[in-house]
Amino acid sequence: MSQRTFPDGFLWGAATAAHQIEGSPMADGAGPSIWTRFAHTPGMTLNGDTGDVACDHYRRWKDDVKLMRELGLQAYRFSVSWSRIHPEGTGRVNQAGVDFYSRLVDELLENGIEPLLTLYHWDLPAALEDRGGWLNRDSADWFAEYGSTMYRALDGRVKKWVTLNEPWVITDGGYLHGALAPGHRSKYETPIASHNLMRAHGAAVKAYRDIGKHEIGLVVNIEPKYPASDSAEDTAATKRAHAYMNEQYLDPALLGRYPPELKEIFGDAWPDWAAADLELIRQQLDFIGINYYTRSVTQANDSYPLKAGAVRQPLGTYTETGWEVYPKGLTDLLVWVKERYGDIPMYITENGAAFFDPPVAEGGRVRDPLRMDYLQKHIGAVHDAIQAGCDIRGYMLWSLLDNLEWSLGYSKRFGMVHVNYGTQERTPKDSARWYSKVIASHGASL
Ligand SMILES: OC[C@@H]1[C@@H](O)[C@H](O)[C@@H](O)c2[nH]c(CCc3ccccc3)c[n+]21
Repeated sequence: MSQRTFPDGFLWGAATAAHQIEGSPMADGAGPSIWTRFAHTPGMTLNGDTGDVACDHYRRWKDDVKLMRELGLQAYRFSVSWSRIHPEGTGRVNQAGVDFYSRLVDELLENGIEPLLTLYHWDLPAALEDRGGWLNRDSADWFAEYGSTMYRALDGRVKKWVTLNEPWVITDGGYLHGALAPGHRSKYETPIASHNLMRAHGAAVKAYRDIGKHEIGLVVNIEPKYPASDSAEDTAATKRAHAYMNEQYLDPALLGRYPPELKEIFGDAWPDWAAADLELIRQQLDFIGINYYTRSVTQANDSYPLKAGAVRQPLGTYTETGWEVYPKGLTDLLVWVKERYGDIPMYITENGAAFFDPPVAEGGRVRDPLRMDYLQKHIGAVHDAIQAGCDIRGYMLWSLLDNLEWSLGYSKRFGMVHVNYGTQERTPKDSARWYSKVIASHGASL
């Protein structure tokens, strides 16, 4: 591969999320989240795995920052657990919770690592779920209040904020198919939760403009949808799938409208939303975060309610989570974002893969060539998008550590650093050593 040069200031980092790495979910006055509740509900997660310990990051945070520095990370994307800050979701502030993240941010800055803070990465306070959660229109105010608490505490030191991580997964997983907390299965609830999540995003951005002085954005998981054939059915199915995942959140956030296909998909379950709601949702953003993992070759089927689904590619390479390795999809997707929404700055806020990693060998090596290959090709795809004119400001590898993969428990390892969950020992994999060189050469060694 010819030498690739990335823009000056391009930020190289890694990403995690609170519930997946911290453990100690109820420590120091924190309240339970819907994931504490969900994981402790029999049958909801593989092997009954919970976030009670995870990577014990709540206690090992200082050593983990030291590890990030040793790897040469320039940035670290993490999320704040809302119920550590507001144990009941609103009102009373648990200062010990704020202090944990304040100390983490100070340690990152002292080690020359820029924090990117995600306010919501799926762990709603259980107390708010008991008040209707994202089905309650008051959730926009709850979220703006929580965001304001964090802006006041950290905005001088945190300069890149994210409101929501992946509203599509929160609703498709948590309200339509029930695989994720809060485990609902309702075509009627799904659009309401989606809409309130986006109202909450808008309210939190509005609150930031009154308090914060830096940058705030939204993180979405999007994937390019390619028709399995040129039949009318597959073409229409691909259009539906594209609208449902890729346009459903970026269109209201950036264009102030929903794609028309959503009415077709949800039918009588799609409300006529008030114009004032769309005005709240559409707030000026400083960047968009893109979480990319795979593409979808899409065909018409009888799935509910989308009537579209992915077709496995016979010659494709697949990860442990069943996702096709398709780097060109990332380039295509970034160019699509630029063409549809204009020159908004973008970060790759997640990209990575779970492969079956061997155990830690003698001398502390973990050989993960498939992950290195995946990362090299996808970082190359980012560069191709930059060459095509996309304003991409950084790349956050998912993930720093092996961690709790939600309902799949600890069965999938996405980390560039291996975690022995019995001893909590961290061991950088070959991919971490490789990534360190990519960062040190600013991409030239790719
Ligand atoms: O699955 C790997 C990671 C999760 O560990 C992150 O918490 C989450 O932000 C995230 N999003 C995606 C892509 C969307 C997706 C998530 C879960 C299941 C299927 C697709 C992959 N990942």
